[in-house]
Parts: sequence; structure tokens; C-alpha cells
Amino acid sequence: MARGRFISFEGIDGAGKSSQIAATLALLQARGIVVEQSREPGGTPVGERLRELLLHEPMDLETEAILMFAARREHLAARIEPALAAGRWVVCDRFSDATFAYQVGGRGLARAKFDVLEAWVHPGFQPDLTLLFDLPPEIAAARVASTGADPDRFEREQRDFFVRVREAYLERARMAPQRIRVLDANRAPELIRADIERIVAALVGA
Ligand SMILES: Nc1ncnc2c1ncn2[C@@H]1O[C@H](COP(=O)(O)OP(=O)(O)O)[C@@H](O)[C@H]1O
Ligand SMILES: Cc1cn([C@H]2C[C@H](O)[C@@H](COP(=O)(O)OP(=O)(O)O)O2)c(=O)[nH]c1=O
Repeated sequence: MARGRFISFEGIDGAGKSSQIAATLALLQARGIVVEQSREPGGTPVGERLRELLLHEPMDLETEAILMFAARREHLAARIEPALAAGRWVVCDRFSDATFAYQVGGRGLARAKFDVLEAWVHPGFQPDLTLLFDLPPEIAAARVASTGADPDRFEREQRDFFVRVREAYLERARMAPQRIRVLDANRAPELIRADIERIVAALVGA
């Protein structure tokens, strides 16, 4: 049986990932692919409990980075690896590129420490495809505000933080241009969906 594929969605808060993830799942299912949806931090009982802490409890930066990777280790072991091995695809809202962008880029975690954690938790493993939703932080912030939901610890950060997060995402994309596809997220949802359909169709056919 062919191994499943792992697709991650990335971008600053309010980039518009959520609705496009739903459309992508529908697209894959319409092609007969069995696909699981997940998210980080989260995706497992342990991971969801860590998510509660990470999103709401103030903590030291290195603690934050280690907990992100602890949740990820559990996610890989309990969910992602078994699904891919059984031929199922996994579509995930965020993965390690988010730690590079938020903890290294946004908060200033030493890059060498990120590299150690990443090499420990998933040596040689990366998503087959990452869709990076790129847009100016002020537009994303207006979208987040318009939802009226209570902002979490990350969403409460100021513009400068998201400028750094965005730049780190783009730097990461330059390091892995085959895997990370940058989408202009400051467009109508239908246009973004059309790009995703094209990119995902190529992966299905590959
Ligand atoms: N392309 C778009 N143009 C304008 N508004 C959008 C677009 N995509 C999403 N939104 C809106 O922006 C808000 C945040 O979108 P969401 O998908 O939750 O972002 P994310 O999951 O990346 O944080 C929602 O209210 C959503 O309806
Ligand atoms: C996976 C991950 C997420 N995060 C942050 C980014 C987001 O602000 C937050 C949760 O992500 P997300 O699920 O996108 O938030 P929401 O449900 O509000 O759309 O966690 C990191 O800082 N580092 C990471 O490694």
C-alpha cells in the first residue's frame, strides 16, 4: 500500500487557513483519498492538553518551544505516522515551520536550539507539501478582530511580532522552495482556493 501524504498549512494568525483547510479536505475526498484533519499544537489527547497551556498560560520561551515539540512528538507517534503508514493522508493546521516562525522569528529563540529540537523530534521528516498563507500583519489582525473571538496569548501580540513571524516564514520558504508554496492570502477566497486546487492536484498525481 502506498504511504499517505502529509500536508501542512501555515501563516500568521488570521491568514485564512481554516476555511481553506475545509475546502482542501473536500477536494481530496472527492478524489477518493482517505484523509484526516489535525492541528498543532494538538491533535492527540496529550497534545490538546498542552495546547491549552501553550495558548493561555504565560511561560518561559524555551519551555514554550519544548512543549510545542513535545506535543508534536506525541502527534507524530500517536497519529501522523500510523495514518501515513496505513495509506491515509493527513492535513494539519501548522507544524514545525510554525515553531521556526513564532518561537525563533517572533520571540527570538536561538536557531541552534530549534535545530536540535527539530532533529530530535522528527529527524529527516518534513511535510510533503506546506501551503504558506502570506499577507500583511495589519490585514490579518483586522480579520482576527472581526471574528469577535477572545484572542489567545499569541493573537494578543503586537504588529512588530507578526512582522517578524511573517519574515521568518518567508525565510523558511526560501530554504525549502520545493516543499513550501507561498500563497498570496490577501485575495478573495475563491482565488486562493484555485491555487490550492492546482498545487494539490499535482501532489495527488505525483
Ligand atoms: N481570503 C479572505 N479574505 C477575507 N477574509 C477572509 C479570507 N479568508 C478568511 N477570512 C476571514 O478571516 C477570519 C480569519 O480566518 P481563519 O480562516 O480563521 O484564519 P486562520 O485559521 O489562518 O487564523 C475569518 O473571519 C474568515 O472568515
Ligand atoms: C504549532 C505552533 C503554533 N504556535 C501558535 C500560533 C497560533 O497563534 C497558535 C495556535 O494556532 P492556530 O490553531 O492557528 O490558532 P487558531 O485556532 O486561533 O486559529 O499557536 C506557535 O507559536 N508555535 C508552534 O509551533
